Amino acid sequence: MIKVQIKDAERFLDQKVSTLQGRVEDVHDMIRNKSGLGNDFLGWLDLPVSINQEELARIKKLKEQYKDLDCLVVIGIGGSYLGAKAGLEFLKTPFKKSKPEIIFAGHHLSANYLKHLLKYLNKKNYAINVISKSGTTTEPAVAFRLLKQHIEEKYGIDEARRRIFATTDKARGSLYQLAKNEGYERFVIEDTVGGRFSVLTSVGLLPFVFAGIDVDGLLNGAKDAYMDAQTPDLKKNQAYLYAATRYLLSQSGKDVEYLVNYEPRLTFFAEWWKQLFGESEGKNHLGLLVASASFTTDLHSLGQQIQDGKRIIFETVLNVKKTDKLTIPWDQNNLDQLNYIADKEISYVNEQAMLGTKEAHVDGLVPNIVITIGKLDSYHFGYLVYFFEIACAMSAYLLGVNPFDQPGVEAYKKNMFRLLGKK
Ligand SMILES: O=P(O)(O)OC[C@H]1O[C@](O)(CO)[C@@H](O)[C@@H]1O
Repeated sequence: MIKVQIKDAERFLDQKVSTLQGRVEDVHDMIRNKSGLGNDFLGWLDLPVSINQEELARIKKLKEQYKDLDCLVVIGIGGSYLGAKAGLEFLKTPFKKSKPEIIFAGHHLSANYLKHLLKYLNKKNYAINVISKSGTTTEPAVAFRLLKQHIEEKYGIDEARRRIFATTDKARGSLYQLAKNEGYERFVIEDTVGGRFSVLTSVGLLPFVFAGIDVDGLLNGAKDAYMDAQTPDLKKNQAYLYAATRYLLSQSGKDVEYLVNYEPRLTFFAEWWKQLFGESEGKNHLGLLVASASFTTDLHSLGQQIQDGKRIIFETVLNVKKTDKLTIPWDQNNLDQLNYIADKEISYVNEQAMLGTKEAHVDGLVPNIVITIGKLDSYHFGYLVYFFEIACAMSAYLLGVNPFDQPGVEAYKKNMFRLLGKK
């Protein structure tokens, strides 16, 4: 389960968060009745209780069929990449090599990265999962063209075709067409599920299954978050409580929300979260600027600015209750002067760092929302995914924007295509 604490945020507001209850109820109804802006894209809403079991079974079968792979190359960008990457980082044991190794590509246009990836794959037994909802995104398309050629040369056309799995639209787009022509194993991203809301579809599930993640646990977490979000009551619905609090903070002059963690495994979760909220709310010249920080690391770089720079920031701290047990050893000489914390657990020291930082930042007029989760396991990953998705829908609707489109992304693409001479 998770807990949202707003007392160190609410004290900076002129009004109690509970005063938004009426509006929250209206938006809740709007989401449920599918009557708000972008309502065609609410297919993710019931995903935790309507997982495509046929696809999940096919994914598990594929994994069984290719159990000796060294690597699975997952090609995708944005919502077709960040959820899987965030999940793998959230759940990985540091320094433990996974088999197959999950390698991501197509999330940038670095020749350096791609060249070395191709070289690396020369000696690896590998397969490809190419993911693109539109099927036309340049970055994954470029990476896939290179990798398709590589895998065909390595295994021959027929075996290559068996080793390429495509996750895309069910009836449209160039990836769909290519996958159909070549006879690749296909998985569907429904029209009603936007990229950044797609992690609980085959977009996330295929990489998760191949990585050996406990997908049932993950889906149980998402399901519990789904059940907990059935009520609009701010006293019970923690996701709405978070959404309403960040909305009021934005209305009270805060422009930047930092998602803060004290566990490096959460760093990529913040990247997923940034796309979710940034692409959903950053439109019509509105929306909080979303940023992230990994503490205590970034306290030694960004800490100064957060404490003492422009007073436009608030923090949402992701606090993990249970971590590994490891105590700081006693040292006879004590030259590093650490004996005052000898025999203490490192997690205890980390917790005191968190409490001390919160106190300092709140004293420095940086409001804090704290979201506490039990531990870094698949259940909590699944829970947080749905928690933030439903919070994002609530938050964007409170702000008055369509949470589900991203018209602004086209501007750079248009210029790039013009510069590249695309007809
Ligand atoms: O899955 P696709 O269609 O390749 O899109 C990838 C990402 O690119 C965007 O469409 C923006 O261009 C995101 O919304 C999306 O998550």
